[in-house]
Amino acid sequence: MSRPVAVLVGPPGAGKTTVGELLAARLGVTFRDVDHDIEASAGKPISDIFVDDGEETFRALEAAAVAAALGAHDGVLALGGGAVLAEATRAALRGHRVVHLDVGLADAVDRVGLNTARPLLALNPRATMRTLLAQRAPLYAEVATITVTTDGRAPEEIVADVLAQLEEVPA
Ligand SMILES: Nc1ncnc2c1ncn2[C@@H]1O[C@H](COP(=O)(O)OP(=O)(O)OP(=O)(O)O)[C@@H](O)[C@H]1O
Ligand SMILES: O=C(O)C1=C[C@@H](O)[C@@H](O)[C@H](O)C1
Ligand SMILES: [Mg+2]
Repeated sequence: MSRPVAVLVGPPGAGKTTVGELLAARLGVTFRDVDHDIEASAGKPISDIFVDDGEETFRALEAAAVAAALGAHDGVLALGGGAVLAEATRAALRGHRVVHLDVGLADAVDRVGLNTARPLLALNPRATMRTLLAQRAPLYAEVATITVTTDGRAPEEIVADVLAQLEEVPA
C-alpha cells in the first residue's frame, strides 16, 4: 500500500497537471493524473465518456479511479477538477496531504480558453466556470491541507510555494 506525497485538487485551469509534473520532478518522484487513468481504462477521451455514457457514469469511474490511485501511488497525484464533488472521495482524502491550487475566474477562463477537451466548459465557458468555482470552493477548502494561489503566478513560482508549505506540514 502506497500513499501519494501530495494530492493536487482545484478547478479546471488551476494547473494541476502543469504544476503536478513540475512538482514531481522537483521531488524526484513520479506524477500520476487520475484523468489520464480514467481515459486509459475507458480507452477513450473524457469528452467521449461524457457524450457516450453521461456525467454520472464518468463520476462513478472517477471515484473508483481516485480510490485506486490513492492506495497505489507514492508520487504526486493530480485529481480531476470535479473529483471533490463525490462525498466518498472527500472522505478518502482525509489524512492525505492535499494541495488546493486556487484560481480566480479571469485566470481560469484565460487558461482553459476554448479547449473542447473539457466537456463541462464547452458551452459558455465563462458563465459555467463562474458557477463551478462558486459551487466547488467549499469542497476544495474542506479537503485541502495546503492552499496556494495561482493567479498571475508562473508554474515554477507556484511549485516553490507548494514545496515550502509541504515542508511545514507533517507527511
Ligand atoms: N500558473 C500558470 N500560469 C499560466 N498558465 C498556466 C498556469 N498553470 C497552467 N497553465 C496553463 O493553463 C492550461 C491548463 O493547465 P492544466 O491543464 O495544468 O490545468 P488542470 O488544472 O490540470 O486542468 P483540468 O482540471 O482540466 O485537468 C494549460 O494550457 C497550461 O499550460
Ligand atoms: O471540472 C470537472 O468537472 C472536470 C475536470 C477535468 O479534470 C475532467 O475530470 C473532466 O473534464 C471534468
Ligand atoms: Mg489536468
